[in-house]
Amino acid sequence: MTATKGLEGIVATTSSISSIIDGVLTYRGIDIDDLAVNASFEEVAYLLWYGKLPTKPELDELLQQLGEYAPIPAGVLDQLKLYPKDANSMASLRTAISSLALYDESANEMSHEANIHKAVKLQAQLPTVVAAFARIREGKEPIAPKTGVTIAYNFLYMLTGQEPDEVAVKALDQALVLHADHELNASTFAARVTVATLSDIYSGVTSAIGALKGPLHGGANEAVMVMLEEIGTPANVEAVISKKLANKEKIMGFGHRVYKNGDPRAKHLQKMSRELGKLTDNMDLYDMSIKIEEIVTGQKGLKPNVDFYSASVYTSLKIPRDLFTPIFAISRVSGWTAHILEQYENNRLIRPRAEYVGPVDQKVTPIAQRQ
Ligand SMILES: CC(=O)SCCNC(=O)CCNC(=O)[C@H](O)C(C)(C)COP(=O)(O)OP(=O)(O)OC[C@H]1O[C@@H](n2cnc3c(N)ncnc32)[C@H](O)[C@@H]1OP(=O)(O)O
Ligand SMILES: O=C([O-])CC(=O)C(=O)O
Repeated sequence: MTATKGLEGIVATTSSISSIIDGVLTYRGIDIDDLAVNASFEEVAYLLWYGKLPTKPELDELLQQLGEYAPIPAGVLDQLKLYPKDANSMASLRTAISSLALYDESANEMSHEANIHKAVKLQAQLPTVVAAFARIREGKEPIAPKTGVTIAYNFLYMLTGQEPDEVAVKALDQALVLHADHELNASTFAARVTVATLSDIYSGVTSAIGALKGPLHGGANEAVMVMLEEIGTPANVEAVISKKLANKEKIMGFGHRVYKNGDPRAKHLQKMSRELGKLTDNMDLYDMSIKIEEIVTGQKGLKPNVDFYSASVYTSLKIPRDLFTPIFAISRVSGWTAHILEQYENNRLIRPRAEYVGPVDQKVTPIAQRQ
């Protein structure tokens, strides 16, 4: 038995949800470039769960369900008020989503109908949890979700209490489409491993949030913003990035386990970053990002991934830095739950082996003689 570090190149499951073939990403066989410009996030979530794009009545029904399920239980809101004001946003989200299960009587029901209902409910409630957390820590009252609006609209509304403008809603909606699913990424794998024990969907999503939090995965979007803030202005890019590269530091938002010739999602976010920069009359973040890309791609051959330009996009939308990864979760919960449903449909316990490299033939030394 020989281990493959990080399971690189190991095909661990079959799936018919999303594919990455020759650098092209598809959801249910539809190119992400097509979906990014021609589908809303709700249409994409439906596509991931049900395997086809919704008809107009099906989409209307989903929007209605999402609105109906969006309020979160009072017990979860009360808990959010008890979290420390400086609590980590992803740790708070992980805890709150785990606690949603305590208020769902169907949490442990395992029929497909019960699980798809819970998938839609989790999708509806996750944005409400993130927005409530963001307001409560600032000493503000959470804002109840609206019905009859999209998730992008509702999230921005619940965050600020103001009707969001059309450009912001469209940008966030497109970002959600781009982040919705990505084959067997680390958080989706974590979700599938968890539910393959026949544990419940809330446990699967809680595991996934824990995995997404790390800076090598979803946490990279926040880390990109930390780097942009450290750089401060386009004139400083060359000095800061060259120093980081010379010190062999990783440049956040670059590189990918699967894409070696570039992440197809990054160009859409780059375009959005430029457009929002122009609209807000502040091109600094975009200009810095472009310069970083020139240097990192030029010197290391590494291309930006989905997390790189999303940092400047979300900042232009006036979203606080530590909500970037929770927003990733707002989108990816559609993919996680689709994978969880697929895992249940054709389940087998996921239990690989480890190559043992520790000592052998050891004996118990009496405690008094141990050093
Ligand atoms: C949504 C997402 O999860 S997208 C990924 C988000 N994560 C990031 O942006 C964090 C920065 N990037 C990385 O850490 C990596 O590129 C990963 C984790 C995404 C992929 O990792 P792996 O496939 O395991 O590549 P690994 O980390 O082994 O890197 C291979 C080589 O490229 C280098 N490298 C990879 N990414 C970077 C980077 N961002 N900056 C500098 N060097 C890098 C490594 O140092 C390593 O060099 P070495 O062979 O000289 O030691
Ligand atoms: O697939 C991966 O390894 C990471 C990624 O890009 C994603 O989850 O969107």
